[in-house]
Amino acid sequence: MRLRVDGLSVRFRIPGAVVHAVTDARFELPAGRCLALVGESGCGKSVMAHALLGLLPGNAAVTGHAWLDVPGQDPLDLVAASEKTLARRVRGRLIGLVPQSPAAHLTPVRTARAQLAEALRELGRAETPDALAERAGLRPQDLDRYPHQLSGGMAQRVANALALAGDPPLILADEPTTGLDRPLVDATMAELRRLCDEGRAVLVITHDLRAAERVADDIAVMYASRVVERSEAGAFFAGPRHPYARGLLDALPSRRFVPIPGLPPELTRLPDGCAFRPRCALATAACSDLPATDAKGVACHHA
Ligand SMILES: Nc1ncnc2c1ncn2[C@@H]1O[C@H](COP(=O)(O)OP(=O)(O)OP(=O)(O)O)[C@@H](O)[C@H]1O
Repeated sequence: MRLRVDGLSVRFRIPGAVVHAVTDARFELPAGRCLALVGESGCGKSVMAHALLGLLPGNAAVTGHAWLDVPGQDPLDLVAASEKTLARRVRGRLIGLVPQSPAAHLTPVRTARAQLAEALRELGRAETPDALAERAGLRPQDLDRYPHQLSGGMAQRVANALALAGDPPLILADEPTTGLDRPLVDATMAELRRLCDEGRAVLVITHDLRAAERVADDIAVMYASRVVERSEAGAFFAGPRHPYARGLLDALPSRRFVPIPGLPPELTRLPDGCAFRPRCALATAACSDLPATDAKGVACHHA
């Protein structure tokens, strides 16, 4: 299994303006690897995830390609796929979604077991809820609980179990650590790592670089709708090459704790050229031209 995102763009029409939410995204994610898509709030990470699942609202226009290569099947373009294909073949079966806040995602009036049983039934799977739960690190007795009786960690595992119900080769985790305390963040990342080590491809969307460092093999940094750096995780954390990526790392309390000056641009009014230019200490006249992505995966005139 391999995901190949090729020139993916998403625009939203809103009254009097167009939101450039994702622009010309390109990356690959093979089986057994974890890619963390990082960047500040509002840069387009979640929109990218929803575009892959065909879950964007009606005012969205998606262009480009997102190919899913599944062994023994023709490549499937998630952008061109019909709603019927996405519903029957993709969501839950080829791509499992770990949602942003698992507790809010679970139905409050039904036990965890009932919810897992329903997911398995809908996907036509013979596996029992108990066996599925075990795959997600839950004990059978945990399944008798209602969502409000689950700890944060258990709710996360139930959400993971739901994402795994159809045994999907690609897991998409959209800000899976929002609102969790540090030990739970670490536990969640360890779970995602385990899914990856089982041979699944895992795409984690997060603004938490420490969480990304725990789980990712590869990092893609988004700024103002564009992927501005793609690197292998070890090299990235040792020394990112894009000035924005360096700024993100320098802003961490565990590092220099120096915030990036200024604010990201509005996605309805993106400047020509490099969108990071107004905040970048290295900016020169060259930056009013859009930098191409170089062979090392960095889009910067001064990398
Ligand atoms: N339905 C919509 N109509 C118009 N604009 C939208 C719509 N959905 C999202 N956007 C805009 O797209 C941009 C990207 O949003 P997105 O949620 O992907 O950011 P993000 O990087 O995931 O941030 P966060 O971590 O806060 O979710 C934002 O400017 C957002 O306002």
